[in-house]
Amino acid sequence: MPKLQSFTQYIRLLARYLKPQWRVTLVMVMLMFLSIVLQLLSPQALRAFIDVTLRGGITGILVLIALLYLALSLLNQGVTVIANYLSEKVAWTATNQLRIDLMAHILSLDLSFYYSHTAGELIERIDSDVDQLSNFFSKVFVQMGFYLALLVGTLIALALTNRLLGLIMGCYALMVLLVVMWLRRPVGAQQMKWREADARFFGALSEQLVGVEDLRANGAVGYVMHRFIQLYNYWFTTIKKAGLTGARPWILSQMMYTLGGILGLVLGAYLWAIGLATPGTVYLIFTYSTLLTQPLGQIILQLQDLQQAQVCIQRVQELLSRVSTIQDGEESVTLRAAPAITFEQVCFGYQKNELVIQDLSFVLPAGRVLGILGRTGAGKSTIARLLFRLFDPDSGVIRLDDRTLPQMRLRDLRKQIGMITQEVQLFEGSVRDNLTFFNREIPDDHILHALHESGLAQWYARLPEGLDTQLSAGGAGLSAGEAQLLAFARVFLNDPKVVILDEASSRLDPATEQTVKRAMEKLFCQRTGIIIAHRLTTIEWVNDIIVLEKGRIVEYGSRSDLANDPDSHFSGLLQHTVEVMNA
Ligand SMILES: Nc1ncnc2c1ncn2[C@@H]1O[C@H](COP(=O)(O)OP(=O)(O)OP(=O)(O)O)[C@@H](O)[C@H]1O
Repeated sequence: MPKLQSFTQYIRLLARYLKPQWRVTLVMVMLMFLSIVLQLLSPQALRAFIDVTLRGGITGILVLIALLYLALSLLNQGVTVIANYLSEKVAWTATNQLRIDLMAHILSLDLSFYYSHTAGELIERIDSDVDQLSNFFSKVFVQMGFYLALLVGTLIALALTNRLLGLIMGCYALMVLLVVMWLRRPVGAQQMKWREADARFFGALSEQLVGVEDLRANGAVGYVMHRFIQLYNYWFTTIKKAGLTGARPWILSQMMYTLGGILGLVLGAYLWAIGLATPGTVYLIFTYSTLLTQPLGQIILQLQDLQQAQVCIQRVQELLSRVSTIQDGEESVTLRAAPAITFEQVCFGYQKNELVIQDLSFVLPAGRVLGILGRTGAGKSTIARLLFRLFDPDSGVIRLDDRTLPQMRLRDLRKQIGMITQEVQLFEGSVRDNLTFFNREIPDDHILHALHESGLAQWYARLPEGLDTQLSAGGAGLSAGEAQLLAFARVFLNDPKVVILDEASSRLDPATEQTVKRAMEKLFCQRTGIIIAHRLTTIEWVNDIIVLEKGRIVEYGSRSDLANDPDSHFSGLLQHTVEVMNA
């Protein structure tokens, strides 16, 4: 049985999502209980019909009873349809709100959370886990109450017919419930494994589908198929086990139904044989005995559902209880046009005791542009992530002008920093939506201006439907250069005060490279900027240079000073590039 603590969790969750629709929920509950009364009344009408017929009763009365039975049945059907409609409505509204809350919560978490969960796994948690809760929101407790009431009502109706009969059938119902509860015990653990296997399987699948281009290019399709079959086998075995364990209470309940029907028939026949029941009463006893199995079966099903819900609620609560390690700042800050950036003895590691940024200190004066160079893995992108507060440093301070980053509201901070990452995320939608992120308040002429500034005017002129032209998911159909320029256009539209460009390492043709360079110069004009460069040509015009090695600054100075110093790393790199080009 779910523990008391779980019950309070259930009630809190129910209250939170059902409160806004309490009126509909109340009507639904009332209709469900009305349907119990109707279900208990219908057999009484049939009993009267049989007994009046056997006594050679008057046709008029028989017709009246038949009409009454028909009316009760029709009314019951109508009430059931409306109650089911309302329960679906309640379930959808509650689960959709929960999905929205989960999505918003996940989006508020920091990057380390995303690094430890695949996209498929998160989809499973937002959608499938919540899906399993639909019955919980709309029915579990109401139906449990409803069927318990039907069970008690049927037992009372049987006891009113004959006390001994009521007692025997009561013992039978209690026995069924106890056995089913006992059988349900191992189901929870299996359900949890099922949900986890689901998340793992779909997580891996989504990862493999997203990386299809790389997988093909590297001839890894065979490996992927092997891994797919391995995961599939695990997934299938887990759900088979959970399914079989979960089916046990159901199999037992089927056996119990038959037993209940037989018991009712035998007892009815016995009461008739000793003259304590009319044929109509025998029919009534049989009908109530089978009617008894309906609430029993439904209670078993609802208990099973509650168990499934319990697993999903645990997973949902676990997700909701995660908090971002990045705490929002309290100051609403508007920075001056191009603020200075200061890193003061900053240390950071993604894992404990593995620093990727070590004692990093530099001051980038207002309006200057800094180029960061270094081997792959030197920690260049990590600097950008720290400045954008995707992570907080383990020690040290980062400032924009005189404000430390944690002082500032995250919203304000990120609004004032434009960040272009190596992989530009484009989604299925119009060019307009890809640039404005669905902000309808941005006028088209601003968007066109941003495209023009980014050097995409000619590209735009070729679009068949202008800003309404649809882009494919992931930017399929766009070149790497075009995708990067679209990212520039996004930044132009936001007009931030600081720009961070983590340059894509893919090669661009000379013409596109020139366009990118021109757009870049405009982008960094009158803004403080950081360019994480993979090509020396990208930083031909920057003011300052940092050369990074294993997270430490090995060289820092103005570009011209470093270029003119024959002993500097930077002039060595320039020399090397010239030699490569001449070779
Ligand atoms: N999410 C992460 N979890 C753990 N380690 C990470 C993570 N991201 C990066 N690293 C490690 O941190 C170090 C610095 O990574 P970073 O991405 O900053 O390097 P980089 O200089 O930008 O490299 P590149 O030029 O290839 O983009 C690398 O050793 C990398 O493996």
